[in-house]
Amino acid sequence: MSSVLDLSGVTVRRGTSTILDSVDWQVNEGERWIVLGPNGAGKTTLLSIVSARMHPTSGTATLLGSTLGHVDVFELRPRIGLSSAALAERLPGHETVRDVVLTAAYGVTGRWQESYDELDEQRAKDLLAAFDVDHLADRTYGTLSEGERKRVQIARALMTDPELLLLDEPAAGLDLGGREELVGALSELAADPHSPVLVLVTHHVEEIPPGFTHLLLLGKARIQAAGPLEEVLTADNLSAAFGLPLVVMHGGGRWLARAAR
Ligand SMILES: Nc1ncnc2c1ncn2[C@@H]1O[C@H](COP(=O)(O)OP(=O)(O)OP(=O)(O)O)[C@@H](O)[C@H]1O
Repeated sequence: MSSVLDLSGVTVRRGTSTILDSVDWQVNEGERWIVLGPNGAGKTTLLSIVSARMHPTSGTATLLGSTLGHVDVFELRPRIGLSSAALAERLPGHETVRDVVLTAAYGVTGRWQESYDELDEQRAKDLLAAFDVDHLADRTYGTLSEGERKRVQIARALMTDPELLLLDEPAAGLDLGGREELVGALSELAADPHSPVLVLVTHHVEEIPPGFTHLLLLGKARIQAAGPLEEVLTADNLSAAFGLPLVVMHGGGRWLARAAR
């Protein structure tokens, strides 16, 4: 099994703060990972490293076989799909939903003079259908609900047929119905053997879609535990990462956590 991500001793420092401290993490083909941790643990920073948008201060990060610092990141980035709130803010509200997905083929936001072939058009259509937003293809992106936007963002992140898909808090800001629809769509994505390797960042165990296989639990800047989901997602590990006594429940493929009393 080949390694998709291989982080060794990855440390990120800013001024006197250590934001990531000696992170060792290996992700292999076929795996679906959750990265879970409290606010400020370093999850977004970790995603910046594994999306080739930040270099570690020390340690080595090898992404899809290429080590940061020894590779042209502009060649690496199209192989890694990323969906995050920061990227979503750059999507023009007046663009049609179809073009929001299509323009990812050129790594741009906003259609201009690029020409797209029929295969691109078909792929954008198929991705919108896979996330149940194909009926919105002619609408402008700015008119969509938050839940619809999230699904369009993930379709866009898949447009380049990436080998690795990174999702930073995809359910943030969704109501219960929107969250459940998204969890269902991500569960289907996880079950599809043609899907890329998936890494989903969240604060909430309730947002873990069925079918995800592994968990990296991040405490303050450090890995609390990492490995197969059912082994790692224990009350002890979660309590240590979040700094309060918690109980964890599991049923029907879903997870629930609450304060221990
Ligand atoms: N450029 C920077 N300079 C100093 N501190 C930073 C910088 N960037 C991030 N931090 C700090 O690093 C810590 C980790 O930030 P990061 O955004 O990675 O955490 P996170 O786990 O994604 O948090 P959240 O769940 O709240 O989004 C935070 O305390 C943040 O304030």
